[in-house]
Amino acid sequence: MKNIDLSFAAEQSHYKILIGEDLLKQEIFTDILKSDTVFIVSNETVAPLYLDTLKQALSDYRVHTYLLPDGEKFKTLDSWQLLLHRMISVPLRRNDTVIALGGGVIGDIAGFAAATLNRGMAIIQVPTTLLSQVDSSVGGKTAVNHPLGKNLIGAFHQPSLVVSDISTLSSLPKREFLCGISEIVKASIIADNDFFEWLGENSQSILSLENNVLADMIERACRIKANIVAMDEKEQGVRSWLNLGHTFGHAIETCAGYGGLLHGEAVSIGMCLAAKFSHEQQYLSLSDKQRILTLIEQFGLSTRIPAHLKAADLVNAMRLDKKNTSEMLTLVLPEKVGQVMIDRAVHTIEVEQFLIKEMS
Ligand SMILES: NC(=O)c1ccc[n+]([C@@H]2O[C@H](COP(=O)([O-])OP(=O)(O)OC[C@H]3O[C@@H](n4cnc5c(N)ncnc54)[C@H](O)[C@@H]3O)[C@@H](O)[C@H]2O)c1
Ligand SMILES: O=C(O)C(=O)C[C@@H](O)[C@H](O)[C@H](O)COP(=O)(O)O
Ligand SMILES: [Zn+2]
Repeated sequence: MKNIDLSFAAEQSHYKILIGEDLLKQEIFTDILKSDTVFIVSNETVAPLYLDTLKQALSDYRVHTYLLPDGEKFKTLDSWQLLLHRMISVPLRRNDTVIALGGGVIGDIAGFAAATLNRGMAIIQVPTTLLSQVDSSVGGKTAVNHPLGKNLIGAFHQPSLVVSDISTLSSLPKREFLCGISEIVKASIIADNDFFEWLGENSQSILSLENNVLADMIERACRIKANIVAMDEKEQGVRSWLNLGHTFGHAIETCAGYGGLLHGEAVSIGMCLAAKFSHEQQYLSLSDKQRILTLIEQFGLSTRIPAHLKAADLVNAMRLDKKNTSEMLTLVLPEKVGQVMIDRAVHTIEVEQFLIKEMS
């Protein structure tokens, strides 16, 4: 299989996204490191699987490591602070490099630590989940959660390199793999009707982890994300498209308790809700609403809001969403497969009534 060498290029940042098999075994880091010291952040699940391989590729460097406990519930300010203490005690200097080895949780916390220590240090993202390979490792959003809202505390901090070794996906549980599919379906709905069709046609090969198909899929999703972020790195406009399904989804994650539902699961439920709401507002045709719901079901992704959640609580969580620019809610809504719009004037009461109906 060929290795894919994609570039992210925006006004202020520029980096490679390498996608391929057994990349962790190769010496691909040396050109990018600016000192003899690296600091690897990982977790207790991923480290036993891949840390030694990564360390071997860095055998000419001083390697420090810090392992976080596993899970979304540890994506907190406390974890960030403990991580910073460890980095300072090394001590890490500004020209040293942080490496995030793991899924989106590790990438987001390590990224936020790299953004803040010494007012900014280089970070290399080495994503090991499908979700992090197609979404969180690219684009520079870093954050931790607050009890009242997802990713409320964070910074934009682009990586200097992304290394997506698709061999790591062989150890990923199916439930986590499907979370990645959720963000991939999202990318196709936002920007690429042909890719959406391709996903439907190739679902069997994708679910049976055929490496060539996976590599093509990861590349296409990364290109969509990289193109959108390059137009609007700090989310002043079109980058919000990438939040399709997330206004509902983040509220579901917050109300369910972080980790009660996985991010990708909340996003697929959120996309179903966005499609249905958009159809009710007459932005989306019945047939495209149906196509979206059918692809989500075809992959066996989550579609229903957990029954114990309350519409009023979800709307309260949505009020804190970072996209809002007034008392009204901002929603990203599909207009057709391959195109979304941003509605900045959605009444909370309308959303609450919609959710009550959906949950009855
Ligand atoms: N920064 C962004 O742009 C962005 C984009 C999307 C999602 N996110 C964030 O990413 C997080 C979700 O990321 P995620 O889905 O990767 O979850 P995750 O980081 O929690 O990883 C999922 C699980 O898989 C395990 N794991 C990781 N790699 C593995 C491997 N190769 N084999 C076996 N197990 C492995 C992890 O330990 C964890 O238990 C959320 O916090 C979400 O908010 C951020
Ligand atoms: O990169 C983006 O922009 C996204 O919105 C990608 C999302 O999949 C991701 O979950 C992101 O972390 C959400 O950002 P937030 O600003 O809503 O916290
Ligand atoms: Zn997401």
